[in-house]
Amino acid sequence: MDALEAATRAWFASDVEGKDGLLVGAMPFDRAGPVVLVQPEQVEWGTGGDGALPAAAPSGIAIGGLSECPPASVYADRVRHVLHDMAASGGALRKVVLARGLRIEAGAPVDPFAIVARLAADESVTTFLADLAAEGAGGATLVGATPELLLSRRGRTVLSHPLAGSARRHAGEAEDRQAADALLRSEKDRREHALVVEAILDLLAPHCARLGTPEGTGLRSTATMWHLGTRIEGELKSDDAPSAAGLAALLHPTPAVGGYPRDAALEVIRGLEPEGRGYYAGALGWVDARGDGEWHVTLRCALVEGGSLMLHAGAGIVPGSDPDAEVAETAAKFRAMLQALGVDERDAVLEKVA
Ligand SMILES: C=C(O[C@H]1C=CC=C(C(=O)O)[C@@H]1O)C(=O)O
Repeated sequence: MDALEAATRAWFASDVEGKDGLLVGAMPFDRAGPVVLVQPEQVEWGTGGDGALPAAAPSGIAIGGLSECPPASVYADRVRHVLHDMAASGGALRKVVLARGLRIEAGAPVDPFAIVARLAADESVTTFLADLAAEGAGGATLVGATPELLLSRRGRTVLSHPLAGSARRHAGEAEDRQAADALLRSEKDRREHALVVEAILDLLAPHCARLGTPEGTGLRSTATMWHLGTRIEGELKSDDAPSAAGLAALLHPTPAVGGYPRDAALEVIRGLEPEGRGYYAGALGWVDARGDGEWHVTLRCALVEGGSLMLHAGAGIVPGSDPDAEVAETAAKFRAMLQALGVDERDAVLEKVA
């Protein structure tokens, strides 16, 4: 049994007061890293539009410094390195997701609640804010808005909605539509996407009486990006199947953030990203005593520590990927957070990276 599943089951089996409620948690990208699990004092169900978040957010932060970690040219070199590894593997290594960071120093402490309020303006994404200090995982807050559902379980029904394959959105309608159509037709992006769907189907299949992708692969949009997405629906064989947390831990990291085959890709990532990912490209969600729950992939997020913010974005590399296009794709994925920070798109700071 996975450690997250074991920890949550032990907690619900214990004598703790309020154990009939739910646990919320965050898994880092690295499975060996510390999982944060918290019993919330209060749970309110609703959507961002229900007024749960402050309606008014500040107009933007002053940026004192901005550094790419690593610089775009180094990231492009890493992409070339991966393409070389793939060729040398004779086709065995099929996908590696490479990420890069963007460090922003604001002149003053930044309020994560204000960021999440701005992110919530995009109703196509799930916003989150996690206090990582809770279990001694550092005095920082992870805040973001993810478009990707890793796993939800309600009773015996399971859902996953993996995304992979991306294009930047455009202000002009015709150009935006063109970008979406090109993504839908792109053989490289479909290949990159199919590996994620196959991996999730393979891992869920032993637990499911029924499993499929009834709608096939289609387009999924956020305010700033187009993605290829596939809704996966399944019916668990029994009530004793792993909980939502256990199934999320089983799937994580999918090839949407790791690669394929998983272990080989993770080894390449460890070698090429010595700076680590922390809770970016991990998973965040909740689970209750029945095993129901919902876990999302922690994308389009920033780690906020006082006035210092660390953003991450990644892109799937497959044979045929173009290093400069992957740099541009990761830059485009920073836009959601940069806009939430109030950095105007015409701002020179944003132009430099996105
Ligand atoms: C790894 C990220 O995105 C994933 C989700 C959607 C599309 C992706 C892609 O096209 O590479 C990534 O798999 C990220 O946003 O940092």
